[in-house]
Amino acid sequence: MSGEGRDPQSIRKLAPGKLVIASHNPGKVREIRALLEPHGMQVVSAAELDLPEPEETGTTFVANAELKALQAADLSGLPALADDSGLCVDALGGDPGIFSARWAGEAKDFDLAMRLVNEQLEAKGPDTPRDAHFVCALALAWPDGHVEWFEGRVEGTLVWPPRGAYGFGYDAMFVRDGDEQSFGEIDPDAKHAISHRADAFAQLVTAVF
Ligand SMILES: O=P(O)(O)OP(=O)(O)OP(=O)(O)OC[C@H]1O[C@@H](n2cnc3c(O)ncnc32)[C@H](O)[C@@H]1O
Ligand SMILES: [Mg+2]
Repeated sequence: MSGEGRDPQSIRKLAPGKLVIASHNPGKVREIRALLEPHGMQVVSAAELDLPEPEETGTTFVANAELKALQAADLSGLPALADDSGLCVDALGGDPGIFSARWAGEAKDFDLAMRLVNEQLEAKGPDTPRDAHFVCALALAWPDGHVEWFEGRVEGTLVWPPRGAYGFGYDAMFVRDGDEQSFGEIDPDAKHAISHRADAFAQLVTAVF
């Protein structure tokens, strides 16, 4: 999705070395580490550097990813990669979307967030389509303020009750189109190959390494 209209020659390359993962979500940090380590990057997390969690004031996934990456690059003096992602449900007009983390409340309770999504779908009637997609925007920022961004997605359907203990967030209620198992039931390596994050990473890897 991203990169359209951008000249591949003009995309800044990432030199091997230290890279900050500008995320405070341990599930994401785990996935991003696994996706980056094969490319020779030394990954440090925002938590390890004690970086603050910025307020996500953007109105798009890309804008939020950019603000998180820019803040971490500025404070650390290192290139920084941020991920802003979420679940978009067609019948709910794209909600929870950029508010996916916020639907889980202060306690980051995703059993609650998944229940809210399901209740809102059920309130729309029994024949309401359960189509949804995950979006992942990645922003890579340098301390001089340069940013590259990429956006990936994966289409699927929401099931109820949630299934499986792998993954995080809304994984247990999401079944990718063509699959039988939810993202909560497939092991992490399998998810890395097919998820919205995998899609965005494939674009990033092609462009910046
Ligand atoms: O902002 P950071 O610190 O990275 O961590 P966060 O958890 O707040 O992350 P977001 O602001 O991007 O919110 C996205 C939410 O969408 C959900 N989400 C994103 N990717 C997901 C995935 O692969 N599987 C399940 N849920 C996902 C998850 O619950 C996240 O908390
Ligand atoms: Mg967040």
